[in-house]
Amino acid sequence: MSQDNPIIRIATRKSALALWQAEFVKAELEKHHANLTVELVPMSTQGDKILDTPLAKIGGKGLFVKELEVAMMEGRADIAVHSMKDVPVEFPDGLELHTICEREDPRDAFVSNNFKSLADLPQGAIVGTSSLRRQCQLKAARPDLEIRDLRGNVNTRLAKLDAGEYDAIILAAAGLIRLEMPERIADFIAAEDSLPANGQGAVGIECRSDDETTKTLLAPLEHTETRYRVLAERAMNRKLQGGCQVPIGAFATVEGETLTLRGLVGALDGSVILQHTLAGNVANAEQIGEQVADNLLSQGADKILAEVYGN
Ligand SMILES: NCc1[nH]cc(CCC(=O)O)c1CC(=O)O
Repeated sequence: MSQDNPIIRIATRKSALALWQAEFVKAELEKHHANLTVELVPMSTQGDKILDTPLAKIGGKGLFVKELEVAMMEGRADIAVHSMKDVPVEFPDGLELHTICEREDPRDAFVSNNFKSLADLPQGAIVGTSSLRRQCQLKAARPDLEIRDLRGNVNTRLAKLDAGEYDAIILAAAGLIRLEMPERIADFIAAEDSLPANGQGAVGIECRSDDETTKTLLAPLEHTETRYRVLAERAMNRKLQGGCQVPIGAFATVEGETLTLRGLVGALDGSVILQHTLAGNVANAEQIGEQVADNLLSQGADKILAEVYGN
């Protein structure tokens, strides 16, 4: 890579959301560096190919990132842009998560053509989500609801709702906002009612650990407050050994120097919801995450998670 005419190649999935995120990072990089060329290298991942099986059943962490990481290690790409929610807690040797960009709205969104909010749903209504985290919280609040699996990218999920397969579906607000469909959000679900997933709404950038040139170029995209929040949330998940398909919520906020992390582990049928909230200095973000995890484990989170993984 020549210093005068640097180029950054972005490995990206081909879904509308992944492409939006890659285009966003490309535009930010070009805004900060006048001579920089940024190219997209679109590719399919295992997670994109296996669409007919509930993700919890096929398991395997990082179904959506492996191909992107191989491309970076083989030098066919320099960075990968991820929804932090989908990024495994550990990184392969030689790669690291270098940059965390400013977070979009982290809340879950209630999406429906006929109903205004969760509270507005009639008894026994059918709600689409494949997220175990959303499922357990929905069942805890409304045991009468029937939760049905809903896979595919954002547009596929909306098409299934429009076809009448569900009374409502739950999606991340961030995805709908980024894809310029905010009018699809009938209601933003408060974090207290549906605790978001770790990293939800945040975009992260992975690169080779030894690629100092790229790291320097990425520096202006870093957002410190988002980093602290995501560090705390991911530390909690790591301690619970949670992948991305688990009934675990982790959501941090920052007020001045104080970070507050709320964690949740739930049984799939909503019969048990364990929660813990802890505040501390932002500098201790990861310790706060681990302490919340320890508390949840002491309440019995390990038993709930073992049951989920065993299924
Ligand atoms: N699991 C898929 C996924 N990964 C990231 C988002 C949304 C955007 C984000 O959280 O950054 C979504 C869709 C959804 O959960 O509705």
